[in-house]
Amino acid sequence: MRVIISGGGTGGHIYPALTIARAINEIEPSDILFVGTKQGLEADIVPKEGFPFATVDAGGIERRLTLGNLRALLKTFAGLLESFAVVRRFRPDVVIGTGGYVCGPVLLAASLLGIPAVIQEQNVIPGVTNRILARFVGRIAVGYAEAANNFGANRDKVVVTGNPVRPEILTATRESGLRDLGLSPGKLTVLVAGGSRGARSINTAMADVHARFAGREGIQILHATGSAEYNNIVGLLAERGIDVTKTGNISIVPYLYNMPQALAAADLAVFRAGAIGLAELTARGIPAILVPYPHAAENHQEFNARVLESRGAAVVIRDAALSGPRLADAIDALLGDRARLTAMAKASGELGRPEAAAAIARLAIDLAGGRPN
Ligand SMILES: CC(=O)N[C@H]1[C@@H](OP(=O)(O)OP(=O)(O)OC[C@H]2O[C@@H](n3ccc(=O)[nH]c3=O)[C@H](O)[C@@H]2O)O[C@H](CO)[C@@H](O)[C@@H]1O
Repeated sequence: MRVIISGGGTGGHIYPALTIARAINEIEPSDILFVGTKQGLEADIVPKEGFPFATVDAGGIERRLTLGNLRALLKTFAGLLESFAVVRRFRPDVVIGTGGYVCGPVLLAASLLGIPAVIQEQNVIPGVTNRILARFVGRIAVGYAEAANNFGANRDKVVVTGNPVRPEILTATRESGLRDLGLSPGKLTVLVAGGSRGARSINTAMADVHARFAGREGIQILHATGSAEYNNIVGLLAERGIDVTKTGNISIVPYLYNMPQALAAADLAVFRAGAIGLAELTARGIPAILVPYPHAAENHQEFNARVLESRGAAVVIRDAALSGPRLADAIDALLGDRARLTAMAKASGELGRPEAAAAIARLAIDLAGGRPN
């Protein structure tokens, strides 16, 4: 089978694309071409992952008429012409889009050429590109059942698959996680991480949390700050007289390259509410305190987080209401209530869709099979 996959901008669109590509190859070894932009993070990540990579132009279009918007429109039109050329040359059996501006021209060109297309929407509130593409594509694979109604007249195309998570997230064991991260087996582990770039408000609040839990028996904290934030937070702690290396139960790192191991070791997570992070938490059944990023488009992280909260899998603290003492109290309360933690873990696991990547891959393969010659 020949497949074009397109997705770009943030990791939250690129990683699902890579996971779906691998799931397709597992079911049916295929020729897969990834299409992104030159400027996006995908230009760095995708070739490293070993997939052939082509680029087209794309820009973010707003509804207002501004000079910047006019430029973006022209770029996207140029991208559409480039996409026609890429699609004609590669002759895919199916095209898959995982969000980000670049999907616009690529999936539109494919659809206009009569090639079956699938979009994958990770969030409860769909992104602008996916909302526009919805009317052109054959299927819409959503991470949350709650997203279906947000596709209006195209909701009959929606299939609830869940969001794709990397296979390592599912296979890592608690023992290997604790060992790899140098953590103790006899303690409850709290994993703290923002999205792929960290979260300043969580980091700032964590200074109080570290101060409260430093040296506390039976508890250990693993905190990923985001690369740009690491020095700030270590400085903040030093000002308060906390030397993390001496606490014996706190580990602070700029970024977790071994997130699958960290999740496997975690008994409680403090996270933002990016859709892939949440899919990973629920795939492993990890109770969470979620602080949605308030500036995400249309506040979509809060909608993602409220789904977990409404099922009893997470506690939500709005960013505006976050403070050090509030976060420390929330962590203290949950760690002190094993029954609640167990119930939350169960609720989280029930929301998990470990088979999502395979389900999306099968959806795309089926759609390709149904293509008229
Ligand atoms: C600010 C913003 O708009 N963010 C969006 C972006 O999130 P973003 O790109 O941050 O992606 P997610 O939160 O969904 O996923 C983060 C990914 O980074 C990994 N990770 C993170 C920290 C770390 O130290 N190590 C590590 O490996 C996580 O395991 C996860 O796989 O795309 C998501 C999917 O469309 C959206 O739901 C988010 O709202």
